[in-house]
Amino acid sequence: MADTVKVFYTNAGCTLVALNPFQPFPDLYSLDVMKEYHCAPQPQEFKPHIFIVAEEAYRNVQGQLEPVNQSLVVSGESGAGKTWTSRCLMKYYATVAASSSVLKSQDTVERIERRVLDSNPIMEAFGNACTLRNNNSSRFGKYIQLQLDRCQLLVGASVQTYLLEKTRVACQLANERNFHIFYQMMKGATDEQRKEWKMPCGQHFVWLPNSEKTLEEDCFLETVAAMVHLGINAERQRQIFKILAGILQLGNLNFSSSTDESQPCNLDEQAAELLCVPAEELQMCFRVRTLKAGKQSVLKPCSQAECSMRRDCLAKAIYAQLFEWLVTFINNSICAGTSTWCNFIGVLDVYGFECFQINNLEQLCINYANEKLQQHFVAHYLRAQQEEYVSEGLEWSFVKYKDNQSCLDLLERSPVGVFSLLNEESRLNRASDPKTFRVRLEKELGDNANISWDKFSKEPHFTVAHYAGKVNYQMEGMVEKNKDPVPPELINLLQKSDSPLLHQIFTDSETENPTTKGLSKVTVVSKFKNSLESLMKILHSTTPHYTRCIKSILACLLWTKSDSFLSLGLLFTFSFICPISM
Ligand SMILES: Nc1ncnc2c1ncn2[C@@H]1O[C@H](COP(=O)(O)OP(=O)(O)OP(=O)(O)O)[C@@H](O)[C@H]1O
Repeated sequence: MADTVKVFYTNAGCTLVALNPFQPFPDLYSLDVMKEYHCAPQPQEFKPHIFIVAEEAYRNVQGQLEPVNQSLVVSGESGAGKTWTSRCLMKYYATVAASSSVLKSQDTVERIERRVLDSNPIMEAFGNACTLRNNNSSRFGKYIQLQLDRCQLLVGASVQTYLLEKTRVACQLANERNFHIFYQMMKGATDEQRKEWKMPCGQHFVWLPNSEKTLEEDCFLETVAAMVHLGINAERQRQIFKILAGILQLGNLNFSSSTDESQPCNLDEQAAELLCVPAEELQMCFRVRTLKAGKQSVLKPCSQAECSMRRDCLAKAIYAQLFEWLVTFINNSICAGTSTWCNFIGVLDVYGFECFQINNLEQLCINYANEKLQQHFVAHYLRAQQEEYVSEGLEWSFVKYKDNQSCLDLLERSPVGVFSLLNEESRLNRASDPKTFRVRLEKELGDNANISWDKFSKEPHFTVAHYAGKVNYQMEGMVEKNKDPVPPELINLLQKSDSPLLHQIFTDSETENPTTKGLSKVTVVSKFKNSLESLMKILHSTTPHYTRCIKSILACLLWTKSDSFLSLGLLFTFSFICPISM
């Protein structure tokens, strides 16, 4: 095995630690290397490598030892290399478990294997964006099940996604960007497409900041080629891109005060045309609110701020539904029939702990997911330790570890936990007030050691003592985010759209889930908690393998100074104890 292997990987207990080298090392992941690991009688004897984890999971399936299904949990902070590692694992299985032809050349990865891999550029184009921490940051979590048949050949896959950061469509932080797909379109469109999408060269879009920056990820042709491979035909592609262009036009809309009649409506028309809805109705939806009073409807003009909020809401709703439609399409294209596959290897790529200057509902959900995964990891780690002691005939004594059950209770307990109280507040038929919510939380949870309040802070907030450290959550806007309301007028309008895709995605979501009629009754935390519970059920039923990605500059320095496993091991232990600071 190449000597460089040890530089980037080491083992720490039952976890593989992967250090992001921030530069390509093709020799480390070539087809020959894959073959070498796959064909080795004892791959564990090689130096640590992600392919050893991949191969071990694969052999577990071949061995049919319970639990036969496997999960590869890839964790780490933003930019640490989770997506890269997940892609690498998928490539490994698409190669060594190829059903089409076996390990002949790079071109052997075709048909279903090719399609499974092609889901990556599409999901990344629509779900990734350039952030301050990573040029290609996944703004959603994903669990990919690679489906294997009786002979352990890859016959399909399915993807489950979690919590897309849809706010990014209408609001990007300074020096960050919108989702890649918008830039890809703007940079890669042909003259004809530009005309159709009303996107002339040099046009400024408010929702496309930092478009002068050129990234490797701006490759439109690659996304289109992947769409073609997955069976998204030219007409569907046209519909998708027109909707996206319509979203960009929405971002350029400005609203003056409702008393001012001289509003520019040219832009409304462009957006309306691209979204295939009548321009006057689109305008009405932004500018007038329908209030129900018994059986009567009262029309109320919206303030300037309300108009902008409704515009943003429309853009976010469209993008989120489009993303969901894409994921369903991808699943239909790559999922094997239930009678075809019997086992799976799942790859979980989720966001790591987040602690920013300002944290809100998104960070609360993400950190809750990490608490759940931590609990799963600790349980697995202790079980593995216990088995090792027993197999060596040693007496098992309880090892002290940081129990995070009390923090989980604080968040998820019903009826008195943070999520339940947040949901209660969200269901009240009145505008949310962060101060009232804060008082309620303190009254109900004041004696819980895992939650606290900074008495000197003027902003309504609460602090949760997570296993990885304390995080301050701002309460301003939290209830509203949890409600995630989409005005019913907007949904009605989209259902009437002449765009077959827009019509379909909004009509389907209504029929599949009647509770979303107009206002979403299922709150964000309830939805997230449910999807996380399903994920945990799957994880509990599989044999887990943990990979922890790290990107610490400190680690790189240590490596260049002392080529020892110990330093990386120590570093991992440190990053495990305080993952936020790494
Ligand atoms: N093993 C590797 N070899 C070469 N480059 C790598 C490797 N791992 C990561 N990188 C580089 O680091 C960048 C960031 O990695 P990646 O996007 O996988 O991070 P992430 O943990 O998924 O971040 P996020 O949570 O923001 O999505 C990649 O775009 C790639 O350039």
